[in-house]
Amino acid sequence: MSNDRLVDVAGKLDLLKERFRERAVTDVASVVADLGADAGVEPGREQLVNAYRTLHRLAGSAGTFGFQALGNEARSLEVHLKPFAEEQDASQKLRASGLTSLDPEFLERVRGLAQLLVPGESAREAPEPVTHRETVLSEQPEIMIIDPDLARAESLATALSPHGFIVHCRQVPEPTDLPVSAIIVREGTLSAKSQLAKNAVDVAPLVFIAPDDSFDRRYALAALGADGFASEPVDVPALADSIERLINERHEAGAGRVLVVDDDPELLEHYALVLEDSGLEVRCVGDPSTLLGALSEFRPDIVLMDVQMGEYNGPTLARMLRFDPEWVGLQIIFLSSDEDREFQFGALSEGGDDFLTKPVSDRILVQAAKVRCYRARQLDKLASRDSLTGLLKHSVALAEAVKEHARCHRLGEPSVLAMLDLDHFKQVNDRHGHRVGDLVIKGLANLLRHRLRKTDTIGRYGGEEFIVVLPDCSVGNAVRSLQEICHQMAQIRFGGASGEFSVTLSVGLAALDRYDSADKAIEAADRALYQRKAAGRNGVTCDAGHMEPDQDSPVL
Ligand SMILES: Nc1nc2c(ncn2[C@@H]2O[C@H](COP(=O)(O)OP(=O)(O)OP(=O)(O)O)[C@@H](O)[C@H]2O)c(=O)[nH]1
Repeated sequence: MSNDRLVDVAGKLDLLKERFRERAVTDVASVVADLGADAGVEPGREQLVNAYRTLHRLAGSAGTFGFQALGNEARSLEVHLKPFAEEQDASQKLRASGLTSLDPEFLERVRGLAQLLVPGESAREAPEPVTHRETVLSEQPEIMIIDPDLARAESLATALSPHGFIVHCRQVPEPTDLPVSAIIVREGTLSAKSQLAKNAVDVAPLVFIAPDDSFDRRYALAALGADGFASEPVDVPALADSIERLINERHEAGAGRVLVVDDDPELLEHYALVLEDSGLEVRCVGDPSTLLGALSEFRPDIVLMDVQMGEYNGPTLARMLRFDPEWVGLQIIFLSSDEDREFQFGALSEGGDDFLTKPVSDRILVQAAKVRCYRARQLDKLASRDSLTGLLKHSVALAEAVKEHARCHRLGEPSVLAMLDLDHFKQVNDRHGHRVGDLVIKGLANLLRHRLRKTDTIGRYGGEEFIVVLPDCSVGNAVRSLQEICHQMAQIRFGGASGEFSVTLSVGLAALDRYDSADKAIEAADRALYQRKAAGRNGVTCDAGHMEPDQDSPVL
């Protein structure tokens, strides 16, 4: 993270802390007044409830801004006051109880709150330092090979690049500004992963190449901090697939969309700053009545929700959200200063998933949010992604095609749909076995992910058939991109039972915006694919009926 950015975030957090302190001065004064601590006046029910609520809020927020002592004392006073605040005839109970709680000592402690408006030494527990050089999921990830034998490194780089990686080779670990997404290291080049820390590439996953595949070797490399492993002779497609998986995992572990619902403006802003600074996307909702709109618009992975928000109650809001099937699976985590287990179980049974007890330190907040976002994304992936390739499942890809068809028609933009099919794939399975066949399918999936834009839809349509939707793209550009992909696919060398082999790809393509429905465009692309197969495979064919005279020829 740059120094400027650090200073910026720290400066904003300091401003928020000052705003909190100013409000806390008023809050403490109002508690003193409500409880008649200065005037010696016996409080009525309304005053007791007000004082209880203010103490509850201070207990839940003061620690977050570094006023731990104030938060702890507010919590302790709040607990004393709770039975009276909850009683309907509170003031009578107070009288009947002989003022056991609001005795002079209690009131002295209430007056003493003002002295605690001094921040503690460790004002905030910082989250784990986040490097903003974190793994970049670019369309073409950059990886680095560190190998004292440069010729060997370059030969591996040549074999890996058709998989869609940009590969850099170095003989020794050295500082770099490259956005490296993964590092391949020859065993013996490093004695510990920490050696890379100096070189600003420490966050990238590390894959070691070792001379053999023994248990001891694997164990020793795991102890060095390896994230992945490959042994000689290197199975390049398997290595490419394992790098791909590590990059995706790393990317997903730090990503997520968090909706925070809290009616305390300083707390809300503080949470947002801390979470955003850790790389998460955040949307704040200060007024719970706007929650449904914010959910539909932002579509978060998780919701962090305060329990008491004026007239609104978090658990009831959670129950209300579950009315809608769309939000049934949404993770809702309550932020509450109430540590009472009974209360927490009750709130969870209303529709929440978990509790974070306030005050939440910045580090816990970030960790809790990231872990839960990761889980939520994994679950979502299970439902929508094909397990072999990680691409969209048939039905989800179709739904995306239908959506894009509506969009490009509405806006009058060009858009392309393509069907892709591996050539003679049955022979691959028959000659080299299903496991190798699977690697070929994964190889094509990874290549598509790297070579197409993030906004493109890529789905596994059937066994070795894929569907691709390219929004805002002319037929000519689509042909060029897909031809390049066919070319790269043919260059990938797979290791088979009887030596290395390569597999080619056929593509049929149709202009999505020229058809009445996505289904018709799919039929047209399928027809074009059939023509491509008949014309010799390995290349791209456009649906002839929709070529413009000056466009590329229909069969390529
Ligand atoms: N390894 C593996 N094979 C699969 C998978 N899904 C489908 N297949 C195989 O893909 C092959 C498809 O073969 P065909 O439809 O005859 O087509 P082809 O051999 O590719 O021939 P053309 O399409 O005409 O070039 C079949 O052998 C299927 O068993 C999968 O997930 N993994």
